[in-house]
Amino acid sequence: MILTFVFLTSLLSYLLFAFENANIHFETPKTHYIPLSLLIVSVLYTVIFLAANLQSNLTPQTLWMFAIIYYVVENYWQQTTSNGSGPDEETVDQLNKTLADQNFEMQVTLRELKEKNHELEKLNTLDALSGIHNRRHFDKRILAELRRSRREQLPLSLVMFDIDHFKKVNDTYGHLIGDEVIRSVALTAAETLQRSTDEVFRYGGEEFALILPNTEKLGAFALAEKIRIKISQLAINSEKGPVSCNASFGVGFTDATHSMSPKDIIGQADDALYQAKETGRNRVIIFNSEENINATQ
Ligand SMILES: Nc1nc2c(ncn2[C@@H]2O[C@H](COP(=O)(O)OP(=O)(O)OP(=O)(O)O)[C@@H](O)[C@H]2O)c(=O)[nH]1
Repeated sequence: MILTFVFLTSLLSYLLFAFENANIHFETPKTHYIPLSLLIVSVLYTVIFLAANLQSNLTPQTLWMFAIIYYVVENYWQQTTSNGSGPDEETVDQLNKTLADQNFEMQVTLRELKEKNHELEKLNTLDALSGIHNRRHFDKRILAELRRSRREQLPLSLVMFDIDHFKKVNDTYGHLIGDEVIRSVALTAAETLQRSTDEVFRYGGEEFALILPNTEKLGAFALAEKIRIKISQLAINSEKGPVSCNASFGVGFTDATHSMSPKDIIGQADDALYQAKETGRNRVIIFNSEENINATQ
């Protein structure tokens, strides 16, 4: 009879654990499955014992005495192993799940934040009107390219160019057409660049810059000349008829034999641009060089 009792209790506990593993959850925590089974079987046994007037060594009194002893020992054991204060297995499982969920949500938010940050950084480098890179980005790139030129002993050219008599365009056709001219000039320059390493920037107002890594001054001159001709062929639509424009260019450069700062090379290109304006506009001038080739109008 005792063996039958132990067998039934074990069977019931096993079934409760099996349900749990099959993902059928009960309100009762897992640690209470064995005591619960013991209680159920004990009650059933007592009812059957009394109802059927069974003759057995295992009387309900003995059974309940063992059950109480079991509860006391079990309780003591639980308290000792969990140090009397820690959360039970069920609570730990729940906490782990909540933590994993929150961690996942945090990862998603972090990824979205990174993407937004990347977009913002990209927007920060662009000029809102023309869509090409802005002055802030130019300042970073010229410094980086000068350092690279020196490190790798490669030439570097910087071209500064400025739309001629732009004030007159604004005054004659209005600022909206002026803006359109700036956009068209920027697009023309961007489309004419040949190497992926070449970059065009809006330096400010109606002034632009080209950074041309690994490019000798004559190469820079040839590219500037191409852009100059294309700009002079533009015809921007306006209510008062097509608007044409010209631009003047100055080329600064370094052959990397000695160190040059952004201020030095910008100064060179600016000087050459000033010469281009002074000597009639719509032309390309190389800084302080014997080969100053003046493009004619
Ligand atoms: N529409 C428009 N005009 C601008 C913008 N930025 C600067 N300008 C104008 O560009 C004009 C530049 O005039 P100036 O510096 O005298 O130069 P310029 O008339 O081109 O004369 P040169 O450079 O000597 O040939 C000014 O009238 C500015 O207001 C812009 O984003 N949009």
